[in-house]
Amino acid sequence: SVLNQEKGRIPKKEKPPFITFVLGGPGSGKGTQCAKIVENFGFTHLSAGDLLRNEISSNSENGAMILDTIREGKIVPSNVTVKLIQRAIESSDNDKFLIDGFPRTEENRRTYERIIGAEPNIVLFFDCPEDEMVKRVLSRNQGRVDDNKDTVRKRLEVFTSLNLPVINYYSQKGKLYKIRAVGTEDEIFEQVRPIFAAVESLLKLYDDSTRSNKDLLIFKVP
Ligand SMILES: Nc1ncnc2c1ncn2[C@@H]1O[C@H](COP(=O)(O)OP(=O)(O)OP(=O)(O)O)[C@@H](O)[C@H]1O
Ligand SMILES: Nc1ccn([C@H]2C[C@H](O)[C@@H](COP(=O)(O)O)O2)c(=O)n1
Ligand SMILES: [Mg+2]
Repeated sequence: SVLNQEKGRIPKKEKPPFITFVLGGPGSGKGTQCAKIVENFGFTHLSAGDLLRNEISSNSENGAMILDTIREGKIVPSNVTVKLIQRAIESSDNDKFLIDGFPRTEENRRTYERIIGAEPNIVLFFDCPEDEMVKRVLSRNQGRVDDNKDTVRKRLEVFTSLNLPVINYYSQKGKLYKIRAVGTEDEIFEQVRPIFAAVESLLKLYDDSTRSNKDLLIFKVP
């Protein structure tokens, strides 16, 4: 805005958004913890799975293909998912996002980098034992077509073979925050809270800055 320019600050839309990827196996608690981050830290939550399910319920041209893919526990073509994420980011007034359940594969990750032209600032990984994830998914009761024994088994295989390499990639880049996702929802959030408290301080510093220096947003473990 003019006011910001007068103070020598950067207008909001010219700043790159702060992007957090939220990863973890099926039922590890990504959506549950994202809701708490939204409530406590004002992020916008974009669940890749929810964006895809919206395409099914709005009868979009890709709806039938997405439904078949989700039923089989497989991964929807990356360009479809990335475009949904891009549209959601661009239509939001917020500048800090949780992208939940993405990237699921190395191909997802590369397609995001190619289309969006950026990497995430940080990546959360909810690390949960398989038997606990299965128990949570099978008692979720939200009418999801993929919350059944057969599809959960396939989703777990896809997680191990395709998502773990992505998690390792971000670990090697020093961007990964691993959360031990066992215990109550509140106990788990107490591991998440300090990460976002530190992010909040960093973003405040950046907001107050007159520089458009992206390096300020290279977040390091406090
Ligand atoms: N710490 C917890 N202890 C017990 N149950 C939990 C915990 N966290 C979440 N749940 C429950 O487990 C189920 C799965 O949680 P959630 O939907 O947040 O997982 P998710 O990682 O988003 O799964 P998906 O990848 O399948 O979307 C939900 O019914 C949720 O209420
Ligand atoms: N990047 C993504 C995210 C999700 N999907 C599909 C396949 C998943 O099994 C399903 C449900 O996702 P969830 O709500 O569990 O995060 O959606 C995908 O293809 N690509
Ligand atoms: Mg979820």
